[in-house]
Amino acid sequence: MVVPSPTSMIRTKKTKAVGIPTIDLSLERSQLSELVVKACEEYGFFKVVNHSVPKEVISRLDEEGIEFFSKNSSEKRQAGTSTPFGYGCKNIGPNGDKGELEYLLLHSNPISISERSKTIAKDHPIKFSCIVNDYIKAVKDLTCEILELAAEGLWVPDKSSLSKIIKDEHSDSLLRINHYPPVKKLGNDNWDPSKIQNSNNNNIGFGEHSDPQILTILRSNNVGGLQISTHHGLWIPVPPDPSEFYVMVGDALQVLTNGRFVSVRHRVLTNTTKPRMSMMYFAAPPLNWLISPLSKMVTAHSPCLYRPFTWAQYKQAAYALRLGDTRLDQFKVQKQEDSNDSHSL
Ligand SMILES: C=C1C[C@]23C[C@@]1(O)CC[C@H]2[C@@]12CC[C@H](O)[C@@](C)(C(=O)O1)[C@H]2[C@@H]3C(=O)O
Ligand SMILES: O=C(O)CCC(=O)C(=O)O
Ligand SMILES: [Fe+2]
Repeated sequence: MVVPSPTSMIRTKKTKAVGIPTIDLSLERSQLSELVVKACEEYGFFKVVNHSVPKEVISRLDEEGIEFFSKNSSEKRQAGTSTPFGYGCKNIGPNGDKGELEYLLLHSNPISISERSKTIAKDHPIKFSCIVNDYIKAVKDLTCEILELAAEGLWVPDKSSLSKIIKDEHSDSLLRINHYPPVKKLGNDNWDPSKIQNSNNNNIGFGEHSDPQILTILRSNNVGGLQISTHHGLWIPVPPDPSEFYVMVGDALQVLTNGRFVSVRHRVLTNTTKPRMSMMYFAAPPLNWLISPLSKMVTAHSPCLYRPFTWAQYKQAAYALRLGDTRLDQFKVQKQEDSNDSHSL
């Protein structure tokens, strides 16, 4: 059943309760597929419990993250600056976006992981790459299970039409570990004019955005800060749960479902006392994969909303824009009236 978790229930002005759906993966399959579709349609976001990712696989990556981020900054910089893979601090992407965080960004390809491990975990590179590979394998299986349930719930004839994109050996999936140190709020006795200019941003750990990929599988330590935006533009805080996963619909899945699922906008606010650590698996197609709505999702009532593009083209568009920009607009099919207008000019 999709159960809005009580801790995440908040009320709007009309006192309608909104809560984050929680899906118990031990439920019966036909029920599960309906729940996945409903949650993806309503929020583009849900929590999964009773998943198959072993506890040790999670705790080992946690320990590596804690060990890495506790190093001093010159040691961390030796891991290699993120261009885009490696260690990054405060800079998000190439276009001047800033956040109150540091992170490790890795490609999911085992060869790339093995190369990066030599600088990230100099004294135990093989152990580090095994831990990262094990985590990626387990969350990739979870992603594929969710995508197969989604395809079933959408009555797509080939149940693997979404999961096979991720299973492809050239998939461009990524792993990111974010670390948000506590940020003290400015008091009157701590007046810093240079900070006043950015006073609106003071508590933004990671600015509002949607993820470009198909699906994001997120978990964090016990420190909150993540918020998702509802279709009505309301921000809902996501209660942290170190042993479970949150699932986010990304832009590519919005296109594959012809807009039936909408990618979730989200952001992270910093905590004033405790550090947040989160790890995200971004499930993506191979670079040359042509992304267009699944044929089952295009009907006379739901005409095709997006023109086909490769994942490489989409990434290029994403990296040319700012974090919070809506990147899908440039891939929308022009409406008939719009194209008539342009002819008459
Ligand atoms: C500003 C940017 C950072 C980002 C690439 C982008 O140009 C726009 C999307 C951003 C995002 C969000 C989800 C993931 O964290 C990420 C790795 C991704 O694939 O797209 C980041 C990119 C990044 O930090 O490099
Ligand atoms: O750190 C988090 O909880 C979310 C970060 C995020 O949205 C991202 O890295 O794309
Ligand atoms: Fe994100």
